[in-house]
Amino acid sequence: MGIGVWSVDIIGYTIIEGNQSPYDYRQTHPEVTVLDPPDAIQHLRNRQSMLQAVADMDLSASYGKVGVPRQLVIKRDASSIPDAVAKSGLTLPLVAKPLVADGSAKSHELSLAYDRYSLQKLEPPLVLQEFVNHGGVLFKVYIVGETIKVVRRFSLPDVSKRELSRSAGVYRFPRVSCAAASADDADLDPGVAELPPRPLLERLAKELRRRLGLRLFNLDIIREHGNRDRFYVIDINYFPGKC
Ligand SMILES: Nc1ncnc2c1ncn2[C@@H]1O[C@H](COP(=O)(O)OP(=O)(O)OP(=O)(O)O)[C@@H](O)[C@H]1O
Ligand SMILES: [Mg+2]
Repeated sequence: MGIGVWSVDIIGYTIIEGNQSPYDYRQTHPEVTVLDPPDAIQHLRNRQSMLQAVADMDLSASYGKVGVPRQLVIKRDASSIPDAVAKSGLTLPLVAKPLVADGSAKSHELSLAYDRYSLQKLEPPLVLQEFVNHGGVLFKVYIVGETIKVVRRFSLPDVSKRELSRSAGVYRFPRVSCAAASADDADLDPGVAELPPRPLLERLAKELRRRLGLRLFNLDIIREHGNRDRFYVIDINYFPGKC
């Protein structure tokens, strides 16, 4: 990978993080080569639209199946959340994520809710996502054009049925991925540590490049604990992430 790719990527990242209009930036810096269209990058700032491409794809092959956790968007009115959750049939616990993910610390403050009433304490707009047990390890997949690199990171631990039945409330957690250590050299259960099959990642990356119209991005993918072939994409970021 040439240095050029990285420098252009960092410029793209600055556009997104800096609250500056990408269009203004293009006008004032005609010398800059824009590798990925600003509109497509913007698409990843909204946690609902960022996962839509994966949901539409419904990727299922002999080596595995990739989806997104079931989720519900709450635009306003926190008091409506308990009913909305009951109607949707989402299963607790739920991860609550600010709808907009713009790189600010606040937009990456997530909460884990053990009961639906406590969710009223949170501030919409939010995405409520089913928590998928995944053995406490996630895979970060970096996509640079045709190249794919995968690393393991420690993640949130599983929530047992017993723990769920005994717990209530919402627990806020800071930007997990920033604090998460690499799990690449850890002594892990092989069923948890096994990387997603290469052909699956290649197909996913190829389809996402086409559907998102992007060449530089990374995604967080988890394997449902105890289900070797079942994967969920939980997050897609424009590349590179801060963490
Ligand atoms: N649906 C889910 N099921 C299980 N764990 C989840 C789920 N969603 C998020 N997590 C956990 O929370 C962490 C942060 O979630 P996510 O990546 O969506 O948030 P983020 O603020 O965009 O993070 P990042 O710092 O990667 O940009 C994940 O790394 C994972 O540990
Ligand atoms: Mg993430």
